[in-house]
Amino acid sequence: MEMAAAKAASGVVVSRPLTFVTGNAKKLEEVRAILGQTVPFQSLKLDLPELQGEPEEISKEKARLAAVEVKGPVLVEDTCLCFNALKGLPGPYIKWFLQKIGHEGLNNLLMAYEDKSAYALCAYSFALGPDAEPITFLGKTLGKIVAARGPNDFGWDSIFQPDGYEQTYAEMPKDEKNKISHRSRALDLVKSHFAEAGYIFETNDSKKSEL
Ligand SMILES: O=c1[nH]c(=O)c2ncn([C@@H]3O[C@H](COP(=O)(O)OP(=O)(O)OP(=O)(O)O)[C@@H](O)[C@H]3O)c2[nH]1
Ligand SMILES: [Mg+2]
Repeated sequence: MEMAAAKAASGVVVSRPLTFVTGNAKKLEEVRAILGQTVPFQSLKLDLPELQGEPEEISKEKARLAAVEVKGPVLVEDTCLCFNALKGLPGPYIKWFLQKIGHEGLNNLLMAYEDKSAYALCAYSFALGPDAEPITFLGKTLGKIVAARGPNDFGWDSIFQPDGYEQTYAEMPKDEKNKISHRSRALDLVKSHFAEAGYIFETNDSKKSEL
C-alpha cells in the first residue's frame, strides 16, 4: 500500500500515525523520554522475528515485517552489545546470552581476555509503509564490561560502564543515560531525518498507543 503523503506548507503530512513496534517495555520508556514531545508516536507490542546477521540488516528486516503488520509508517529498534575481545559478539544475540548466562556469565566470557572494552549499538529503522525501503540510523556508545552494579531492571545496564563515567548505565540517573546512550544517539539521527523530510505524522488516541 502506498502511504498517502501530502505536501503541506510546513512539511509532508503523513496520513497515518507513526508506530514504534517493540516487545520491550523498558525500551519504550526510554524512547518516550527521548523522542518525547518532538515526534509523536504510538506503540505496538509485538515481538517480531529477527534474522541472524549484521545489526543493520536485522533492523531493516524488522522494519519490513513491522510495516506489513501495521500497514503504515513504523519505527523499530535492534540493540547489540558488542565485546571487542570477541570481535563484536554477542552483538545482536545479546538478548539470548543474557537470558541464558546472565550478568556473571557475560563477565566470565571475558575472563580469558585483558580487553574488557565493549560498545552498545542501536540500529533504528524507519519505513514509511510496507512498500517503502527502510532507512537505518545507528547510534554507538563506547564503554567496558564490569561486575554488575546498580538496579537490575533493564537488560545489561548494570554491567555496562560508558567511557568517561564512573557509573554503569544502571547507576546513572535516567536523564543522564538518555543524554549519552546508544539509543539517544541513534534517535538524534532519526529526529534530524524527520525534520529534514518535514514529516508531520497524524496522531490519534488509538488503544495501540499503550504497551
Ligand atoms: O541494559 C540494557 N540497556 C539498554 O539500553 C538496552 N537496550 C536493549 N537492551 C537489551 O538488549 C537486548 C536487545 O534485543 P532486542 O533489540 O531484540 O530487544 P527486544 O527483543 O527486547 O525488543 P524488540 O526487539 O521487540 O524491540 C534485549 O535483551 C534488551 O532487553 C538493553 N539493555
Ligand atoms: Mg528483539
